[in-house]
Amino acid sequence: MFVSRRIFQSGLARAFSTTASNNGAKVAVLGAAGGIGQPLSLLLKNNPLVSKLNLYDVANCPGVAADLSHINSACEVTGFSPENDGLKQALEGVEHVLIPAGVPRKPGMTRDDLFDINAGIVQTLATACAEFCPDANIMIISNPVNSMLPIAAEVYRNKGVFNPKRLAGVTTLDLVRASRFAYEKTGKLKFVPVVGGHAGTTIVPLYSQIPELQIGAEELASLVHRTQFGGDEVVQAKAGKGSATLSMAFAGARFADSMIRATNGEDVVECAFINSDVFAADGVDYFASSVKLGPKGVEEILPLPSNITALEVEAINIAKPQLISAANKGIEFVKKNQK
Ligand SMILES: NC(=O)C1=CN([C@@H]2O[C@H](COP(=O)(O)OP(=O)(O)OC[C@H]3O[C@@H](n4cnc5c(N)ncnc54)[C@H](O)[C@@H]3O)[C@@H](O)[C@H]2O)C=CC1
Ligand SMILES: O=C([O-])CC(=O)C(=O)O
Repeated sequence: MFVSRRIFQSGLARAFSTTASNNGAKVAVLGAAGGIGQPLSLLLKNNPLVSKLNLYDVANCPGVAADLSHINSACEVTGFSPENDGLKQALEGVEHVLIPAGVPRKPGMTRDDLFDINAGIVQTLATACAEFCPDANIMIISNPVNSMLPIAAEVYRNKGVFNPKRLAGVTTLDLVRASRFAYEKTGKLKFVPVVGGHAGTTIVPLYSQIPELQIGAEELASLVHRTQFGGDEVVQAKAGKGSATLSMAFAGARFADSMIRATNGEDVVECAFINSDVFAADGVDYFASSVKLGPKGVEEILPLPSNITALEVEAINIAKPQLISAANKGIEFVKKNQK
């Protein structure tokens, strides 16, 4: 009895103790009623730095919003549907937008197999963001991320509001996996940078940055493979019922929290898939690497660590042509489907 009251009181204290909750971050989630959208929205509702949470989905959003709105944290939750200009209303005045809208994989599919459906969804949502919250930080979760971020960038360019600091493809799940898989070997939870992109062999975990990880070449190769194909592991285990949702919600909530803390003036480093000049000389315009986040979004692209291994360099070289072709596919799509 005493214990449960204490827990209840500490929950309330956490929810109402922060003044930041009154003038905290205004966040929208597009695709909020989906497998990722629901737990992601739950985690955001429980983040004391978020004061307003606008949830938008083409289906079932009022129910999700009503459910979350009963949680006793200070954050105000509102649900929006396509009717009555719901997308516009969800976006006006927000500073951060997370986009997990779109179909997930089934066993036997690649992320690129989702392109035909998700490209149109992301184009529509990016168009609305460019119109109604052009200065917000946009975090794209929908797959294939390697093409979806270039689609959003192209939409913003066409609208004349492109700012590469404000658009990011969310690759945090790759970092979360790499960190967890390394922990299984070392017993230490570390930040493992993951560069390249977010599909198969475009995912390049830099395990060289974890000195505690003392393993042989074969074990390292299998660790890298597991990180690159972690998504497939979940898709197969779910056997037709979708892809990673809970770990993705965790990762998306972490990336959003990092972005919000950076907006509030903290120095935060994450990895993200962005419009980047790191390998522009090789024709790669979109590349994930470590970035410093700040009040203006992705404020600085950090150089690759100087001590990465020859195997990691080779893996990056394998990723490059795939990244070019995924980005071109997105850009071509927008050219053909101008709105
Ligand atoms: N970046 C990453 O690391 C990861 C990305 N994903 C991707 O995230 C996406 C979503 O996955 P799940 O949540 O599992 O799928 P889901 O099917 O459970 O949910 C998707 C939601 O999007 C909504 N939606 C569809 N069209 C929409 C539109 N035009 N506007 C607003 N909402 C719309 C649907 O109604 C649904 O509620 C997939 O493309 C998946 O591949 C999944 C895991 C990791
Ligand atoms: O594998 C998928 O389709 C979903 C995803 O991006 C991931 O889990 O990394």
